[in-house]
Amino acid sequence: MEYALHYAAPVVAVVLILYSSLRRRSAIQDLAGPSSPSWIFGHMRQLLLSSGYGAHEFNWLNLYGPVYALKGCFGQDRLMVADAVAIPYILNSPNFRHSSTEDNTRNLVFGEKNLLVLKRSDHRRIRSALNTGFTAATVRSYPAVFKMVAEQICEQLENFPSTTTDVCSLLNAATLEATCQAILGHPTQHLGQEFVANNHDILKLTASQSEVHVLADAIISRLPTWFWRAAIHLPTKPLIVARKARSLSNQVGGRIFREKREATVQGLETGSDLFSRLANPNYSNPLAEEDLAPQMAVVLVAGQETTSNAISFSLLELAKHPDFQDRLRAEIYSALGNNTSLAYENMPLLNAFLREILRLYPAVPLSDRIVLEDTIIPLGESVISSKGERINQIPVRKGEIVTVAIGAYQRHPSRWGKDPHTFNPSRWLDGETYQGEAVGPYANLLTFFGGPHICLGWRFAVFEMQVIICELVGKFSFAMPDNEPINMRLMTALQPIVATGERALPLHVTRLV
Ligand code: HEM
Repeated sequence: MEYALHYAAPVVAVVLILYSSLRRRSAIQDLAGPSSPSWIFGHMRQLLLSSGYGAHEFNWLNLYGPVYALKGCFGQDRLMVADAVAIPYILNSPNFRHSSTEDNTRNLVFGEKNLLVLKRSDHRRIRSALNTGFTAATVRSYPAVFKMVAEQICEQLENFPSTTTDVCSLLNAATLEATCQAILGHPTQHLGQEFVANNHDILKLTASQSEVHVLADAIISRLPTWFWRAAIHLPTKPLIVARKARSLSNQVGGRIFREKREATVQGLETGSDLFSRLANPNYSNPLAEEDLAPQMAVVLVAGQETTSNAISFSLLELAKHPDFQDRLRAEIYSALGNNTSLAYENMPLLNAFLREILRLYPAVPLSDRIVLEDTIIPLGESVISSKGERINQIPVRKGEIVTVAIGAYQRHPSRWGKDPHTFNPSRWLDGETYQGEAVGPYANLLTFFGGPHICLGWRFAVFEMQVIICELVGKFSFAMPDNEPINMRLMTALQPIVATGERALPLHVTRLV
């Protein structure tokens, strides 16, 4: 045995040395970036777990520019990209896809036919059918729904006069209600108590982040898909909730589909909501039950927390800036005049405000992509490598991880002026923002991403925010609570948190008229 080892050890050593010298060095290693504080966590604790989101990341952006190298867990090389040319390239190129953890989680919760994970022609077919509920013309028909939901929020706020109210939970329920009414043509109640309770459980699960989660993600991302298929059967709390979500999504989506189809077959009035249209076999672009049912939960979940957090951050900034709140209220009253409805597109302050909120608080400020084929990422802005060379493009290798840093892109001084971290809606009115080639579907922002999976509901979200904010600000004033610092933290989405780390936004709310 000793004799064999004596000869084998040098052979193994030579093989390893040859392997590492023949293996091409990753171009990511040539980029500048902060030194890694830990082999186990790399920079992931600073990136994902700092008490205020961006505490380290926005500093790295200033130090290294919009493209730099980070370490992930267990020494993994990661490329951080906040460059305005590189991000759209990555989001649109078939050489990148969502990280396997993201796709696998979405499969677990929504099933394998959900829009978020479908690819190419399957994705295009379902997306183009669903899109009929989200065109500019269709979305313009939703104000009655949004107004009704806003009035429900107002009624609830009336019950908490001048006390400190957590607006997050009210808004979460409201945005779910808006999507249910507009897209399914039913109130949330119609989905059944079990679905609503499971929706709460999913929100609770996604409202936590810890070192254990970060490590678990790093390990799980290296596991094969067959492991995920087997994992769904494990009896742990998160998997039980995911399993239930998946089966409820199909059950409830399927039930609603069949109710609507049955009603059409019997010649009954079904309404003009998206599900009624797509379940109608005589419609120009109908979908079968197995295609439409899994999309119900995707659309509901995609539109719920994203929009409710954006409205929460809106109220937070209004509470922090009472002068701006007064000016916005004056614009609402003046636009309202003797009318009963508002022409939202003609309200400059309101729209500058929404843009500023969606710039500072993108729901998904970081999104990992895995490189499918060796490719070269073009840069809009050159960066200096660790060897002092100027670089205009970065070659990346199959299997490497690229993080699309939307939050940092939206705070990069070259696009947003000298005060990119400051809440300053006037930048949208003074022409201080970048006026060149458009990036993203709305206001040169990437909050709604880009590429084939660009947010389907962005017009819906913007209109919903316009209606709800005008209703709330017209009737109530919002002020900061005493001694309750509010921060933002990245859980699954960017959320407002209180000192205990819990998702909440306690505000003083006072009825005005
Ligand atoms: C401020 C509010 C919103 C934000 C910031 C937002 C953001 C996003 C982002 C970043 C994605 C891409 C996800 C990815 O590729 O990983 C996405 C996709 C999606 N969003 Fe939104 N969203 C918002 C509101 C809505 C609303 C109100 C709806 C529907 C009622 C909706 C429906 C969808 C759907 C269905 C997708 C999947 C599209 C696809 O995979 O083709 N979103 N959204």
